[in-house]
Amino acid sequence: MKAYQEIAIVECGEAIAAIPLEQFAVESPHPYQKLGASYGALSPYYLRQSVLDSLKVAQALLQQVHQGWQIKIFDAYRPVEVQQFMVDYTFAEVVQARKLNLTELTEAQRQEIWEQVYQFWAFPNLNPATPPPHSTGAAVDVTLVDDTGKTVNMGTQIDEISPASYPDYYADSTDAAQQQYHIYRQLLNSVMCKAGFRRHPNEWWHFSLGDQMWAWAYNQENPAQPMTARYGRLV
Ligand SMILES: C[C@@H](N)C(=O)N[C@H](C)C(=O)O
Ligand SMILES: [Zn+2]
Repeated sequence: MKAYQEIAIVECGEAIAAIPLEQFAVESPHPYQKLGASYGALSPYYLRQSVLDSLKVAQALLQQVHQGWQIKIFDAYRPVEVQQFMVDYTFAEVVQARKLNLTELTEAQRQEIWEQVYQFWAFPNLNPATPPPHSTGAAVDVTLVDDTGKTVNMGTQIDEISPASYPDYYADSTDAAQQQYHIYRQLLNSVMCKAGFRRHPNEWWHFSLGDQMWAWAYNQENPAQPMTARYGRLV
């Protein structure tokens, strides 16, 4: 169990809303649908109404400092079944990257690889007290697009399982390109935080507002007035 999962959830009942895709840049085709993940009647492009409103605010803030830039949505709503699909996919991907055979892993290798996967992915938990963040409709994975429509290089791909995905990985680099990755990560974090979001400690691209991870991050900053989460699992 992760620390943020101990935060109580007092569901506020706010509806989810379809993201107006024409107002943002969007990763297309959707990265998990492309792999065969099934969303049933919904799609990944839903968020709680206030979370969507705040994402629009973040993009407006971005455009105040960089005219013509956009927030690019990589992923938003994710049913627990898709969370399961993606952790299994990622596990197999790490096994393959290490040139190991899935059926011949030792228990120690299996455990070590799961630990790596769960550094970046939430457990596909059906317990309503500990929902995966994206299953609440309050989490979003995003990056930046510049005024020419080009996706900004942030130093890793979204979902890359490596220390380079940690938000401050390039903070102390003396390499000019890597310093620029850090500046762009800070820019993304700054506009998202000003709009009310908080970032995942291990992922430069994952932000949430109103879920357990958000309340946990908020409480780290404001321990005197602890918050509960207002969004639980959607279905
Ligand atoms: C790995 C990334 N796509 C992600 O969303 N991670 C968070 C922690 C999650 O699985 O909810
Ligand atoms: Zn995420």
